[in-house]
Amino acid sequence: MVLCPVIRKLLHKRVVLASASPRRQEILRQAGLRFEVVPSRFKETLPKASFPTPPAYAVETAKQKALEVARRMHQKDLRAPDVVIGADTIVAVGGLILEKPVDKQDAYSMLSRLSGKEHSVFTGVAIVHCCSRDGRLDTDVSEFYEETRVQFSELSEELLWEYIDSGEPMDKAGGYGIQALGGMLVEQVHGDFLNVVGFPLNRFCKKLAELYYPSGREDPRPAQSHQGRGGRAEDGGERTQAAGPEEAVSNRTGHSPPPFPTGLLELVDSFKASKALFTACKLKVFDLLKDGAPLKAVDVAGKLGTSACGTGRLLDACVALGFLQKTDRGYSNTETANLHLTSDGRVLPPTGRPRGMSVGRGRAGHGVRVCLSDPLLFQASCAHSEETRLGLLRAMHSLAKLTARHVATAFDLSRFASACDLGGCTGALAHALAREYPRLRVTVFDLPEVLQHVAGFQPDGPRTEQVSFLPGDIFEDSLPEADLYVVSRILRDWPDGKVHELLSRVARACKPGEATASTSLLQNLIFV
Ligand SMILES: Cc1cn([C@@H]2O[C@H](COP(=O)(O)OP(=O)(O)OP(=O)(O)O)[C@@H](O)[C@H]2O)c(=O)[nH]c1=O
Repeated sequence: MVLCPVIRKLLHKRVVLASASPRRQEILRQAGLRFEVVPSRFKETLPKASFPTPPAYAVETAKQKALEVARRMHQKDLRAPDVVIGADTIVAVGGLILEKPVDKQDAYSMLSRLSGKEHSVFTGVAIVHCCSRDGRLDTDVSEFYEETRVQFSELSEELLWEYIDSGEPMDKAGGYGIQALGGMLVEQVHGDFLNVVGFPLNRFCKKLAELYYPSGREDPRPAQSHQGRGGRAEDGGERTQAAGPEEAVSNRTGHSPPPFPTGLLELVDSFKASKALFTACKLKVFDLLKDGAPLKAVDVAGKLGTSACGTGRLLDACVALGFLQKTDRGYSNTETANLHLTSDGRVLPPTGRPRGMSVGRGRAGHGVRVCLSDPLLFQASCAHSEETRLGLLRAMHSLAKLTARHVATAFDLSRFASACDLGGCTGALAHALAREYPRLRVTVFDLPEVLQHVAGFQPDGPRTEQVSFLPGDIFEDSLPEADLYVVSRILRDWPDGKVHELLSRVARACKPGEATASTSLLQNLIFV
């Protein structure tokens, strides 16, 4: 989901994040940005004394990081990305700039300098729009910085060394990570927390809005004129544009371009994205990269028996989707992939073979159906193989596990003593309810052919006697007695008459004062 419309402006551009910082990658990914990661090789050795202020140093370093990547990519394939983002985070205290400590002693002197005091964290950001013309690279640099003030507690020697020995300080400016153990050292934060972590997302979105909607319009179409965006001339044969790439488009045509088909392109893109994901799952890419050292595309291809070129493209697609990360050492899983896309935790059923994306050595992959996870397919799938049915159950189980806790805590259900989860499948939501409400007894009511597989599905946390399973058909059999009926994911897509019939059955089973909890299609709404 893209919360900030301006992020959407970048969805159809080739965006590169010139940073190896996992925190920056995570922040931007969470914001819905799609990008490749190409860590910058720019050495962070600009002479600090030559800058009037610490943030001026951070901004220049961010800019040089981004430009190095833009130039390298342009030289490599004569096609620069559309946008390169660079960032640099520093800690400033008493006029001194602290970057990442070089060793434990350095971390010690940084942290003891910060102890009991307030310091500033500056992140400089450069957004470089690139354009290759006649073999030359044009760049247009927009830059800004954000300041956050952080107050540290007095730190004892013992705490300092314990923290340093945790290893956390070593890859972090100022020698601490506010988002992890380092949070314990912090008394107060004034300003944007994410700026301390490594990327000022809020200012970044505002900057994008300034660039893409210069007169404050919310119209997502290209602007007619960008004022005040002039970049500086770059050396080495580059020219900076006074206008962004979109402006060039509208200048060429001479009149307003037709509305940009954002929705259509998003649909097309999401289709491609699903194909890439299914293909990677089917090939067990995420299993291969789980918990191991990073692998190069050619090594992944060697292990999977696929072509190196196609595999490279597939892996890059997975990087852009946020399921893999790429560094000089190769590809590795992101946390999301480790949690949800390996065979043991997969939210996608393993059935079917993806069409449309082939990385095989021979002919393109053949068109076997890909089953999307949908509980309603279970009954239809009874006509299919046991493997198909189990695949669907697995998908339903994993999806339910993902959302169960959120559903269980969306409302205070503590007044209920018993609940019945109609069509509760493997009991993932039932167990989450039982965990949240220790006095609640939950009956999972579902088809016998579903319940016979329950033992093979582990809920999050231990099984509990609070949860029991009762085989039955919600349309045929009488519903078990309960104070609360949960109708989760089973109302979708049915004809009105069927939905009405089911809800009437539930209403008849309810005693006065009881309730029905219905989770929406996305399992994040619950009505009590
Ligand atoms: C204060 C603080 C910093 N950081 C990290 O410190 C690195 C700064 O170094 P950088 O030079 O800006 O970035 P890098 O990690 O070297 O990556 P790159 O962009 O490739 O230079 C970045 O990682 C930040 O997240 C945290 O994770 N938490 C914090 O509380």
